[in-house]
Amino acid sequence: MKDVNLIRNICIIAHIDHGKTTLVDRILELTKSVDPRQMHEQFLDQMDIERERGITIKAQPVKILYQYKEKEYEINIIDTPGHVDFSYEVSRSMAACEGAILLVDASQGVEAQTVAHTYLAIENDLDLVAAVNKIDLPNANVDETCNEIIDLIGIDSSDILKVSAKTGQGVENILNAIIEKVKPPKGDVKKPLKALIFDAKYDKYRGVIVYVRIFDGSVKKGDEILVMSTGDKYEVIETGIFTPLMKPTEELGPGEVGYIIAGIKEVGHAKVGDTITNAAFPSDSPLPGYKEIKPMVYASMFSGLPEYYEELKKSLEKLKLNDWALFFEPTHSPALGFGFRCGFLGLLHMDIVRERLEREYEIAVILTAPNVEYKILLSNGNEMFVNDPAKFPDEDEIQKIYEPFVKLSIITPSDYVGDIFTNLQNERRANLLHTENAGKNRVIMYFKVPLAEIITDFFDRLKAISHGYASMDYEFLGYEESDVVKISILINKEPVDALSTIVHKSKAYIVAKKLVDKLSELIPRHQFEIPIQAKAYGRIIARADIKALRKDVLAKCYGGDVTRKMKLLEKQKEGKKKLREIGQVSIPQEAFLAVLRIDEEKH
Ligand SMILES: Nc1nc2c(ncn2[C@@H]2O[C@H](COP(=O)(O)OP(=O)(O)OP(=O)(O)O)[C@@H](O)[C@H]2O)c(=O)[nH]1
Repeated sequence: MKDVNLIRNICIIAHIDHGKTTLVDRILELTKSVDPRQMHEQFLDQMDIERERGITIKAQPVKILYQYKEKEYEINIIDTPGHVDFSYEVSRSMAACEGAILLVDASQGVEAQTVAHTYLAIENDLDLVAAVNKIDLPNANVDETCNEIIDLIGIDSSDILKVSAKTGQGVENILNAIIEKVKPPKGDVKKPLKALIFDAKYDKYRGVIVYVRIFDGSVKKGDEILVMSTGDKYEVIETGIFTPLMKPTEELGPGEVGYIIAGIKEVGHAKVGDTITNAAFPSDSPLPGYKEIKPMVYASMFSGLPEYYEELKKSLEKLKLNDWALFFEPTHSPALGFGFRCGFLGLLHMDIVRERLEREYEIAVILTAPNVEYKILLSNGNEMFVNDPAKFPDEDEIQKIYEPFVKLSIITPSDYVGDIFTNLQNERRANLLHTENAGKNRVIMYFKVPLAEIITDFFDRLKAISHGYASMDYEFLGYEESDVVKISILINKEPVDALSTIVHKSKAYIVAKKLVDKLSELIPRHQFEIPIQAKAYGRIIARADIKALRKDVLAKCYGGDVTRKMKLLEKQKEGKKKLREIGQVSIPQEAFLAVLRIDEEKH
């Protein structure tokens, strides 16, 4: 078994696009860890979508061997995702390490997420190796970036490495610093097995491959293991390491990072953050920090046509094997037919699921407007959680409504502070908590804001306001009482659940008016006049009428503004034309997407 003093386990803290994957590529080359013929750019980003979007979604570890002062060290690098939706995975990757490389793009500076993750690393007692990347760029602002790092972690400027992951300049210094500055892991091979699950991947042929960091004890083929949060037991079929390709080993011991295959059927049975121990000699306590992760954003997904329902269901089931955070359950909407109510970690996660469905399973879906989960105190004293506007109880049954709040942090050049403040404070019910300087001419602003206000278009707005310079991160704070109200839509006096939406009181009238107007444009004329009404507070708050049909206008009724989302449905063409009959009114599916667009236009 490897001497723990010759092991270093590290992760990389970097904002999206700051060059983490490129750095790992260079390290693999430098240490000749990958056969040059197999080496291709962004070796670690294995999923197609990751490569195309250039973002890391799944953490992929790699073990390299490095000669330093006549000793051979084993360095395990855990490549972590940088996006806010996947923060929990980042925090678990950190728990598997003793050190972290803090990598900052010299042309961008320290971003909000980097700050959040750096503090997380400090909390986890990780030793930091700070590096400024992309020093080869003409617009690299190396000194400025160094100052921002000094502000962040208070280290000496001489301790900040300057590298170019692209050209390889300075990369060796990073490896040396890892050996010198990061402490080796501790662990006792005689103690019962304690292995932290920091990721899991589903493989068609082999079932779930669990990525682990061993803290105490050891694990080998034939051992019976126990997943501590569920109590489930499995027999180990194989253990191994990442080279980065998977390579079987006899066993895994203290300090090591590797994988276990044990006939686990889906990733949900071996969740990130959980502890694996030996079934015969179990550890008495799991590793700290495990928490059940709950989705933050919900939306319904429909296939458009009933024929595609089964296919959608099967595809979601397959996706779930590999995406432990994806939640879904069957739902039915009189308007859109059978579908699924889905829960996601955030909007990016939602987008990735949609895209994977389209790309890997070739199934286009209609997604309804995303919303958060509300907590409702009923008049009878009971409490319930509701994430589907259609399932909101009647107003007279509600005593109080609570909605989730987050602490939002934004790093921005000081020029945009005013506009960001105005947008958040005036339009999104946010409260500025405080501001701090984050280097020269840059400010970090902290807000308390309802999650619902930032899940639709906020990120895009922030980018627009700041010309792409501001970055954000958020953490969940808790539920607070709130004045939100459900707007129900009645078409020809019939309520249409799929069109209902939850909004804050201050926007109820505006949104209601926009909704009825939009629907009156999208729904074709009929032989009779159709009233479209928006109802809230037990009364009608907005109304528009569709006039009865004159003979010559039918032809114009379909077309409409075909959105990007509808274009994606090209494959299911028939579905596009299909109209739903509700209270004798035929409603095109486009109309159901109107809610989504109104939501985007709220601000
Ligand atoms: N000029 C220059 N470009 C770099 C350097 N390092 C990375 N890049 C480029 O920056 C872009 C982003 O790099 P990635 O390595 O994909 O970034 P990442 O941090 O892994 O991004 P995520 O996986 O999304 O977190 C790519 O186009 C790289 O070629 C560098 O040192 N110099």
